[in-house]
Amino acid sequence: MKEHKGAHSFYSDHHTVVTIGTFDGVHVGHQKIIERLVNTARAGNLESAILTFFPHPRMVLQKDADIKLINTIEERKKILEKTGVDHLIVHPFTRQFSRLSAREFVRDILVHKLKAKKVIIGYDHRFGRNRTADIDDLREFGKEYDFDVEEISKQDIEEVAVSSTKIRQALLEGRVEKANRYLSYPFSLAGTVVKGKGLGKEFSYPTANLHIKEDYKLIPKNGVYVVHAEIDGKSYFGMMSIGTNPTVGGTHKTIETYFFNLDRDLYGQFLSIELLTRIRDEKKFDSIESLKTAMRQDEAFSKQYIRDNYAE
Ligand SMILES: Cc1cc2nc3c(=O)[nH]c(=O)nc-3n(C[C@H](O)[C@H](O)[C@H](O)COP(=O)(O)O)c2cc1C
Ligand SMILES: Nc1ncnc2c1ncn2[C@@H]1O[C@H](COP(=O)(O)OP(=O)(O)O)[C@@H](O)[C@H]1O
Repeated sequence: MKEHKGAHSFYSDHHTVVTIGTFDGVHVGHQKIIERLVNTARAGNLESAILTFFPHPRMVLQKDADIKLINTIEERKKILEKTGVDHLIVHPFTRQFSRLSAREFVRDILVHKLKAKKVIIGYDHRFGRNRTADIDDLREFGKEYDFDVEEISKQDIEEVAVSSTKIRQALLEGRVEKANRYLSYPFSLAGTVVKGKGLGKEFSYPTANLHIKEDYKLIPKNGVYVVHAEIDGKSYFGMMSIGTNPTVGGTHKTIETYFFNLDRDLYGQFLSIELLTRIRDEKKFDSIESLKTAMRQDEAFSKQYIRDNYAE
């Protein structure tokens, strides 16, 4: 997969088949579209291209919308990389770009820059300034500029019954297993390990505190989760606490993980941690002792869950 920083830096000798979208999550519905894109390209001797936008249009046009995303842009790229698509164009979505008319977008970007011979698009896709153009307009442009439009029907989309919105909602409710089914891969949180309050070791549960640099990344509901990560090429399970640590008088949200069978300094390491299931809500305990007891129960629950689901 070749990555292009915007339509203007795209160049290929070949004609392309293009699909357009933000693809947050790259969930099973997105994957179906991309599969169709890749197969169409092979059958028609075209190159496949995904035109995606960053920042998310809603981050630019409704600054107050404060939208949180399932994937950071880096995560989105990594997942798309595995789909076998030839080109990924991450076009900067700016106010200026949003003011392009439908015709300018089609003519200057799809036709002249991307050399599209085919565009695969959802039945309800709208584009151009104020989202005024729809798929019928795109078909008309296709006649004029010599490209085909392939529609992904309402039925095709509803059959999958998955949407980025539903996945975001599930994560905000802590239902990671549901989200993971829709995604077809485990939702993850990635960042660098930073210093915490230094209490974990006293608890006999040292926890790696994750700092996520992307403020637009969606953080699931506060609580305790069974997790998994690859650390230096080895697989580790653990338990993660997302919350404000009310028992020890915490004030801000932290994301902390205790890994089983690991005893190593992780400060400064970049970790991508997969969330597998939710154990419980975060609680304010009346003593450190009761918190410790709860954490021992979390550990027992996690280990049972791992045995049941990941035994070799
Ligand atoms: C599995 C697990 C569950 C936790 N559950 C809670 C909880 O329910 N309530 C709470 O106040 N803190 C909870 N904590 C957070 C501890 O208070 C925290 O690990 C401790 O304050 C150490 O903080 P430090 O890493 O900043 O030193 C949990 C931590 C872990 C690893
Ligand atoms: N099994 C483990 N799981 C998580 N972190 C561990 C583990 N073993 C050692 N560590 C190290 O201990 C650190 C956490 O210790 P802790 O006492 O909780 O301090 P702090 O909260 O100040 O970071 C982690 O950042 C990591 O470097």
